[in-house]
Amino acid sequence: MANEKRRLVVKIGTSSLILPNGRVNLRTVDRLAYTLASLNNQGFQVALVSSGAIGAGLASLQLTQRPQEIAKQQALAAIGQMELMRIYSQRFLDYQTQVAQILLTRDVLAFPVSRQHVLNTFEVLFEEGVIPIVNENDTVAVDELDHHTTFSDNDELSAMVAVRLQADQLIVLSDIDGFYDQNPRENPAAKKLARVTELTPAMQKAAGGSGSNFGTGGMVTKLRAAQAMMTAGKQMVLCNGANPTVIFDVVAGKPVGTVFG
Ligand SMILES: Nc1ncnc2c1ncn2[C@@H]1O[C@H](COP(=O)(O)OP(=O)(O)O)[C@@H](O)[C@H]1O
Ligand SMILES: N[C@@H](CCC(=O)OP(=O)(O)O)C(=O)O
Repeated sequence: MANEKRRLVVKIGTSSLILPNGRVNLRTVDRLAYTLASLNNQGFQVALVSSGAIGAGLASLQLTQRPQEIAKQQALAAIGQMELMRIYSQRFLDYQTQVAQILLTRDVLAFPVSRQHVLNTFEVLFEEGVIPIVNENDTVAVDELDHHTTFSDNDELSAMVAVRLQADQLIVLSDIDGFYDQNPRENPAAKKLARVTELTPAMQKAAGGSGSNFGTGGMVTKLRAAQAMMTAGKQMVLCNGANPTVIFDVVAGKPVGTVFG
């Protein structure tokens, strides 16, 4: 454990935050705020990695299709990130909890000096009982030429943050209740795996892409995140974010979702 308090990183994907009609899922956001604020009150140190900036940007402009052009997606993220933080900030304050925004790129965590500044900031926020809400800094994160600033996805970002913070657990909330032995969108007979201690080639093969309009990495990036946590000797739990109070069960060690590690 990083210190005497239990440290958690929770990641929530766009598919859980944005309704199929393109609007923000306020019920999920509210339950997430309630759950994380409650855990914070109980003495857990919690960081939230939240996707949804582009989705919230689309909702703000009442668009239904994600544009192809990178600059347009970045502009939507710039709009949506503010909207997302405004909603989080309001909801968390309903539960007497302050939040803070941390936007990251891969290079910031790769370079030791900037990484240390980031980690120092997290530590002060935890000491003050504030919940950091992390997203990729989408405006500058473009994977082109020699600028390797981008994460492939927030799943990978959340694992990197969790490893660096020496978090005890990474909880990934998605629109599905766990990892299946086949892509359930393609194979209705697919079976959920309750526990994975080692990623096999068959599992890698079973990991398909995103099933929704708004999600990005699908299961491929979630397995990468799981591998990063297991390599660090830590656990990742993948479960359904439709009702984020499921996190109470995860921290209580009840069998939910898929446990990696
Ligand atoms: N083997 C698998 N087990 C579970 N889900 C899978 C699998 N392969 C592909 N998927 C898809 O991955 C989706 C979750 O990833 P994604 O859409 O990126 O969500 P998020 O926005 O939560 O990151 C699921 O809804 C499902 O369609
Ligand atoms: N940074 C982007 C999210 C990218 C991403 O990884 O999305 P998801 O697959 O829903 O976790 C955004 O906030 O829209």
